[in-house]
Amino acid sequence: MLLLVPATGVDLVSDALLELDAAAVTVEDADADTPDEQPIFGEPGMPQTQTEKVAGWQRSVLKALFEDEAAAQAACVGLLELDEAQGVHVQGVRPVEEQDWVRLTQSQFSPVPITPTFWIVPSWHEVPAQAREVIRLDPGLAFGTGTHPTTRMCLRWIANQSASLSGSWDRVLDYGCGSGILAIAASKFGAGSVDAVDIDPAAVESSARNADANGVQLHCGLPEAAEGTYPLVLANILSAPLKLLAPLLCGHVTSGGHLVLAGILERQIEELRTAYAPWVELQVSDTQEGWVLLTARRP
Ligand SMILES: C[S@@+](CC[C@H](N)C(=O)[O-])C[C@H]1O[C@@H](n2cnc3c(N)ncnc32)[C@H](O)[C@@H]1O
Repeated sequence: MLLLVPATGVDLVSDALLELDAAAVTVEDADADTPDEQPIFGEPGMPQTQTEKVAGWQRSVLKALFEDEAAAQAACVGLLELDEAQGVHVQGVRPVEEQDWVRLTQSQFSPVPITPTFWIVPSWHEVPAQAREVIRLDPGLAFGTGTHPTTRMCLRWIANQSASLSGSWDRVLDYGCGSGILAIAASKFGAGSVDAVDIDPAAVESSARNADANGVQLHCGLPEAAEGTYPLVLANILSAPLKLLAPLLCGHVTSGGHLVLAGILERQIEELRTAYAPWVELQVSDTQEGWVLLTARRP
């Protein structure tokens, strides 16, 4: 069912549709791709005039999905009897083509090359012939499928440094492990014992599951599980938490050890350098799509 709804009614009408047995409701800008398109979510470059959270666009299109056409028609009648339906214009009820949703979702995730021979490969994909080192990972609840530039830069750093350094990686800490992808990579590239920690229990679980699926052993836990010092500390979080975590993360790096930080935009380099200056001198090791990889050795 397609409905045109004023911004003030988006939340109420969406809730009413779900009450009327809609399986899903999506909201789109009725004026998308026209000169009247309205940015409302603080996209980059947009002046921050709109600080209040808004539920929809001035003219929002709601698409509500129902089991079948009869259910959609009944919901339509039910909706129009409600006070919430004031200002709502029903544009029509149309059948949705049957799709193989699993296949469609899977087709959106392809193997990701990190180096010519190191690949992140979803479990339903064949391993590319040129891949010598592979991490098997499916998109799930936790962040870190290898598709984000910050993750890719960390992975590339691990792969490139492993030839000369992995002998010294007897302990590695992945702080903010998400799916565990960096910890798994460190382990595959020769690290001894790897601690993978995260504030999100779902990430801890996901890391443990992904480690099993990749035949590596990780010690997964909440942040307090990180203990002592490590010759390699990896943290792909975001600039603000990374600044707060500076004393803690630097305290975990062995003297002469490496610190690798990601989740930082180019314009945030200087603030990060300043925050870490009491312990280490951060250098830009890599850049990708506006993101930077900052690394340092602890004196
Ligand atoms: C951007 S994801 C990175 C995941 C993965 N390491 C990667 O490189 O793809 C950041 C992760 O850090 C975790 N995180 C955020 N703040 C944290 C904190 N203060 N301490 C520990 N983990 C944190 C989040 O829960 C999230 O799983």
